[in-house]
Amino acid sequence: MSPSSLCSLQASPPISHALLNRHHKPAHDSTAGVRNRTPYVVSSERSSTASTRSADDYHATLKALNSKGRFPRKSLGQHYMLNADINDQLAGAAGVEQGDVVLEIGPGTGSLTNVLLNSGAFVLAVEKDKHMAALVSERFSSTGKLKVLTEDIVKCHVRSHMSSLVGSINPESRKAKVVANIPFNISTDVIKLLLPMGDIFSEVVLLLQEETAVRLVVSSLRTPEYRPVNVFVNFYSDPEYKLKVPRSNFFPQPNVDAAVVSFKLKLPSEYPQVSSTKSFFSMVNSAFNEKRKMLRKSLQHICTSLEIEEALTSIGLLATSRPEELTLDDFVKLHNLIAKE
Ligand SMILES: C[S@@+](CC[C@H](N)C(=O)[O-])C[C@H]1O[C@@H](n2cnc3c(N)ncnc32)[C@H](O)[C@@H]1O
Repeated sequence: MSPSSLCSLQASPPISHALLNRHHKPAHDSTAGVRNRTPYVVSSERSSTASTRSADDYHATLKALNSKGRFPRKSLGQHYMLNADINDQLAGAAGVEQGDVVLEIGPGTGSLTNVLLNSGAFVLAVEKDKHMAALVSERFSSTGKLKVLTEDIVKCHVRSHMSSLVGSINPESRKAKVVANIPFNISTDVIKLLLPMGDIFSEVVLLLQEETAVRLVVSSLRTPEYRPVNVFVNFYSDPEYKLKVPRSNFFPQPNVDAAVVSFKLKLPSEYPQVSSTKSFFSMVNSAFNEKRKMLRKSLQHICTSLEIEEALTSIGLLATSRPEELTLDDFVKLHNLIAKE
């Protein structure tokens, strides 16, 4: 499916009237009365809409940041979402409902957290910036349904935090979900961390840089974009490109557009059968290391060229195949024929 054929959500600068008229008033929100130290100035044009704006629009985001004297930090990818419709779409893509346990990465000022809590979920939020962690904790302290960890998600023991939470919050073991607007620079790390957790999460819905979203989900065989990460994503999940999110929806505006992607995680029993995932992904990486090389050359460290040619032809492929010509299924079959334990 081409991303150009998919719908996109626009917020015409600064924010569309349709949005301003939404009256998205959260049930639990204690930021309304925060003191304004004004490192940012709210323009008169924007403030004229004050009576109709939604809770997490431009004004509320500035107010929340000002209350802690914070400026968005580029190094932490702090581009805050100003469009409540997109937060609704993120939660909707994961089917978040009453009783769910949701992992949110980087809650920031809490605009998405607000939507998740209002959907009835318990939220575990992992935020690297201690100031934002404090802000979001205070904002939703009255709900009793938010736990904030001031940690780097990449170094976080997600599995142990989630296992205790899913067990204690929902003993019927409904699986948890991930819904997050993450900094673009940690996308690959987050995907590598979370997709193999199909025993814990049923859905991972992320707002990613659009280019990354296309590369992960739409890249197909025989294209220069096809990479080991595509084999990885398809090994652990069924990915879907949901919608494009233009850069005008963020504050501060990034230099690139974004997109919502959902990864429906496979259960461990549904993963392709390989003797060892480590040796499987090591073979896939070696195959792509020298992409223009035929597999019978690039995989010679595993077995002889002749054995590789025989394996390829026995699964219906040309003996001269290159990595970009193999599907996930082809790689699995090839691995199972040539990998030595
Ligand atoms: C793109 S902003 C999104 C904020 C908020 N969720 C929103 O939609 O407005 C990314 C957030 O992730 C946080 N962050 C950055 N790096 C992180 C990391 N390694 N682990 C956890 N949080 C991180 C930032 O401090 C920031 O709050």
